[in-house]
Amino acid sequence: MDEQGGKNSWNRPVAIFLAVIAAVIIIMVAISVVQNKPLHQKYKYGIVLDAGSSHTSVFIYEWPAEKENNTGMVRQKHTCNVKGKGISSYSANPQGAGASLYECMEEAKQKIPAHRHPETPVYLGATAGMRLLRMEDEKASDKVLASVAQSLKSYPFSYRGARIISGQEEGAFGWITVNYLSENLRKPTGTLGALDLGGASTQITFVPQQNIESKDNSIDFRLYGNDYHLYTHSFLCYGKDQALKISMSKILESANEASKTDPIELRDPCFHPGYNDSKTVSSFFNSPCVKEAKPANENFVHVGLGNWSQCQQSIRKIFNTGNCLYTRCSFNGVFQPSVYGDFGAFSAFFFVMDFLNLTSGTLTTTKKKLEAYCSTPWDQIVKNHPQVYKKYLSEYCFSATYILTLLEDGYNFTSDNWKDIRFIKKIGDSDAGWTLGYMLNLTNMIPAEAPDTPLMPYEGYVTFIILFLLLILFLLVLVYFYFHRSTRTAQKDII
Ligand SMILES: Nc1nc2c(ncn2[C@@H]2O[C@H](COP(=O)(O)OP(=O)(O)OP(=O)(O)O)[C@@H](O)[C@H]2O)c(=O)[nH]1
Ligand SMILES: [Ca+2]
Repeated sequence: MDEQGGKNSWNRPVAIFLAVIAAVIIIMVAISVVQNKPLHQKYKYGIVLDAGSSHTSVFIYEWPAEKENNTGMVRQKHTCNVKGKGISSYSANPQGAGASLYECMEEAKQKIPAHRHPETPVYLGATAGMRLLRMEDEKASDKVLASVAQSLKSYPFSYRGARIISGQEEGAFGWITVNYLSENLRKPTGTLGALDLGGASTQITFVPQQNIESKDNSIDFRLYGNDYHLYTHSFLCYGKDQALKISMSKILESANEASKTDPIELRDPCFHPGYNDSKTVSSFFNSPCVKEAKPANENFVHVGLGNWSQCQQSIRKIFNTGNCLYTRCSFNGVFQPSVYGDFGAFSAFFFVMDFLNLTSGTLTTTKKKLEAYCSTPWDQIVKNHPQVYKKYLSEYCFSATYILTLLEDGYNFTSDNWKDIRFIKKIGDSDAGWTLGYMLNLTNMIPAEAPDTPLMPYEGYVTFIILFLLLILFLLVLVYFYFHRSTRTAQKDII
């Protein structure tokens, strides 16, 4: 009896004491885990309207309210394409430009919670279409901007301006977008160059290895504690719609000189054999990008020949590769260092190359496939793609040939570094384009210096606490068995 009683008198209080400690620890940990659970995630929002030459898109971005300075936190929540053409097409009816935004802005009101409306910034940036309109008729471009500004101010958001952005901004913010989304900005790994092809201009932006010889092409950023020295250039008139106008006006000019027929026949190697359509001269000679003399005849017949190599030769004529005053140039006397690193090629670079399944493969195979595509008869092309809008369909041969010529003869990409170009539409959920970079910059969401190390995420915190708890329980069990054994040894010694 004594022996049994002696053992209990040691073990029971120790066991009770350890159990109480364990219970207290478990309760404290449970309270801490519950208290640290993030409250219902609070989001903030921003709206950017991309008023491009061909159309306007509204982008809605969202980010967790308490993490706005961390990289990669902003994502695209929604996008809406404004019906109709770009705002520059409203030069004769400026009020129509503001009114055209109605449906997409109503949609934005639905997508963003009402209590966030007053603090949600809304920006409109207009690109090459408006740059051209400003060159032609500054008053008309002011009226169009005033109309979209008035429209945007009538919504419950925080209006932050409607302006024509420069080509340099367009290039640089496109670069920031792709590198922010790829989470390249806080890592020592390289950055991604940005290639943007619009309807009226095209941009190239990258971190070069060489010195930048012209200061117009140089732009510096300090982001998250790193300095970036970027090369950027925007070629006005070298978007794919303006390039087509220039190329056709050149062919038309020579056809006009050679032919006495009425209407003139424009025999175009960049359109499919069997393509035959009546068009008006005014629809091509209506842009400050077209410098050729306008033919007297108003109508012409556009006839396709489907000859890829002739098409490339005619496109080459719109690039002037002489007259370089620097150590090296892309074209038209513009300084450009050798392309360096990987590039993301987006907007029309992607639409066109993706449609033709040309987003992978070598430069040689890409040319071969395109040659076969261009020589395919027009009725066959229409039969293969009954759903596709005919205007887009008829232009893919020209557009892809233009893209190859711009990249190879213009920017000096070669068969060796062709593989470094990635044709992309989105990175994650967000479209590649200048709008996200523009908003991040204007809302100061990319700090110049690296923010402090972010707190451990909640999931990590819970895992850490559970491991800590298991360790404590394991130690308590060890302590218990240690006491249990030493009690028994002591009892044996007594016996
Ligand atoms: N095939 C095809 N073409 C498209 C599509 N969306 C736009 N495009 C055309 O591609 C060209 C470039 O489009 P965007 O990148 O939107 O050009 P933009 O922003 O209006 O023009 P910029 O002001 O020069 O940047 C235009 O000729 C458009 O008509 C598409 O889904 N498929
Ligand atoms: Ca664009």
